[in-house]
Amino acid sequence: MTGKRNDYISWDEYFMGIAVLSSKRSKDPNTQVGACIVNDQKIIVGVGYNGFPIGCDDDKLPWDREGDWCDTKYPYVCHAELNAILNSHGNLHGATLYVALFPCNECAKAIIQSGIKRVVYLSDKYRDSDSSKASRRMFDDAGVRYEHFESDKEIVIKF
Ligand SMILES: Nc1ccn([C@H]2C[C@H](O)[C@@H](COP(=O)(O)O)O2)c(=O)n1
Ligand SMILES: [Zn+2]
Repeated sequence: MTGKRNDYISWDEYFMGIAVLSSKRSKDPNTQVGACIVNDQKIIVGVGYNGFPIGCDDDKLPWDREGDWCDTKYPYVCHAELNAILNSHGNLHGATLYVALFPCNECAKAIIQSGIKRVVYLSDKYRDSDSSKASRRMFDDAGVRYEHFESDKEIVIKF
């Protein structure tokens, strides 16, 4: 056989694959989200997943979705996108964010302010929420492109 193989994964599949792999670190029992930021040189400059802040014991804080707000996970959890931005190094201007779930309005603000210009997302399961509507509105105003990830590939990792 001569020549290079041609069933290699695309850049988008590669970086979304890393976002999905990162989500496997999440301890959230309901929704696991991973994110991967890539600069214009196709270099990964930040990764993250949703979880509680450093030093906050994830066996002690609640993982509930309902009940008194302070007894749910929502006030405590750091979203994958925010963690990827906070973990990043170097300039994010013009960067692309790959994320397993469309960003909420709070992360949308951080994405815009950090200079990220393109968002590629896998799931949009909260598409009709006010938060998603606000994110789209801000992305449109700020000139951040967002696109649904499309692929027919299946990537299996077995250790
Ligand atoms: N774009 C997003 C949206 C949500 N998250 C995190 C926040 C929670 O840990 C979880 C959502 O929980 P659910 O309401 O679906 O039980 O996902 C994120 O990291 N990025
Ligand atoms: Zn968020």
